[in-house]
Amino acid sequence: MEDQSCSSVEIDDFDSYDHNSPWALDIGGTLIKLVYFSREDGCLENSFGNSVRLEEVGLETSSKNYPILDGKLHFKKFQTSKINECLDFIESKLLQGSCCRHQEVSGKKKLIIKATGGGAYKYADLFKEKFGVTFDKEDEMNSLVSGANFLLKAVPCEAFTYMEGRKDFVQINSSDLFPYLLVNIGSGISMIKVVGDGKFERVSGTSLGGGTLLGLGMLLTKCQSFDDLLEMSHKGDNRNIDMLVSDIYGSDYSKIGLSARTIASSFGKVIFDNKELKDYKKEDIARSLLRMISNNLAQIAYLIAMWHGKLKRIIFGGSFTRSHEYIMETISDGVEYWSKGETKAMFLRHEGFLGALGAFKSYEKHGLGSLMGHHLSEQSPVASPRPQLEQKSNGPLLVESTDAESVGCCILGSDTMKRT
Ligand SMILES: Nc1ncnc2c1ncn2[C@@H]1O[C@H](COP(=O)(O)OP(=O)(O)O)[C@@H](O)[C@H]1O
Ligand SMILES: CC(C)(COP(=O)(O)O)[C@@H](O)C(=O)NCCC(=O)O
Repeated sequence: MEDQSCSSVEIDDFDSYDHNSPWALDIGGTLIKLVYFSREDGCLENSFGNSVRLEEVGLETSSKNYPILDGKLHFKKFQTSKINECLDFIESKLLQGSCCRHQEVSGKKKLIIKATGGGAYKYADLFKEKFGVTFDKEDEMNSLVSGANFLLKAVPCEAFTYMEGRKDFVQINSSDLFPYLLVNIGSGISMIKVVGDGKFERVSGTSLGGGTLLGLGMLLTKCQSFDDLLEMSHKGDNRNIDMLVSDIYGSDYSKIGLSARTIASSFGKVIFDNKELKDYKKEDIARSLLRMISNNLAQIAYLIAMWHGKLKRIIFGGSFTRSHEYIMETISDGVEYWSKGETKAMFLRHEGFLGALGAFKSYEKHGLGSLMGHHLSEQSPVASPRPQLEQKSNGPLLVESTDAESVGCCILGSDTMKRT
């Protein structure tokens, strides 16, 4: 048992903590996702690293006498198996006085972090013992949906399709967003039919998810990490492992719509090879595994979307895709193939942070104010990705599109924060 007493952080002056520095954690089976807000006084950075006054982008520093807290929303990931790295990071921020918010509970000030995912339950005592931090738990499915809805409504250049090596951004009109199927590919996979804000049903799930790819990959290729596995898969050829229709028919089977190149049986070629694991190229195994898991989940997602009211939009979240082109391409091809071109897979730039963002958003319930942001990509002639508008949106665009590690944003104060 780890001795936590020597590394606990002393918090002498709760009032010195900025109660507007909210943090949220999503502690999953494989990864911990952290979203936190840092203030940047009076100005924020646009996509190109220039400082921009809030007034320049049409936002008053004080709107209707409510404060606007401008700054950045940061996104960080840690391995759940290396939770100490996450604890160290939080500790360093606590020491700087820039982590957590305090909340008055029965006359006492408590340090609170919003937390979701299984680890919000499993590790609650660890955080309490180490830092005196209390997890304010948010339901995982609710958080995923809230995070996805927020990104889809507020962040331009967030959703995109990926086909034939082309990424096309899609700006979905808020009034035309629902219903959609959210497929969260984490360690396992949850499929959620979303019909409105806070209105959803987890309609299905499968244990053949990201954890399966990584677990099998580690066993079969001895890769050390997910990145290793992806790297290997780039160089591999699954046809050395998978049995194709042409391997069985000698040609295509066009009568039932199967091309010669279609995988008839994942890993099926191995049966006749009479080889040992070491005789296969690990790159080929990685490629074959990646196709197997991605094809399978694309097919299940499509069937579930059809089963639950012919949902036209299937949006894939979770850290699995990691904007990895081959994964997205395979999922897109799967959805295209099974839907006979009627449905397109959609992906999100902040795909892994839906749960953490949703938990973060839930601070709004406690009067923190609304998370907003600024769309600053118009500021430079250097084009940031332009959304392919399904329908032009009229309202203010809310969140700056930048890299995936941080986005400029602001928190628009609520009644409880009203200036006098
Ligand atoms: N750096 C990484 N380390 C481990 N797995 C990763 C990494 N990046 C992406 N993945 C993939 O994403 C999955 C975890 O996705 P995530 O949405 O974070 O799920 P969870 O909430 O269960 O941790 C892993 O199982 C793996 O397939
Ligand atoms: C249990 C979970 C919700 C946990 O979420 P995760 O940490 O995998 O993101 C998820 O792994 C899941 O939905 N698994 C599939 C279980 C099933 O429906 O068979």
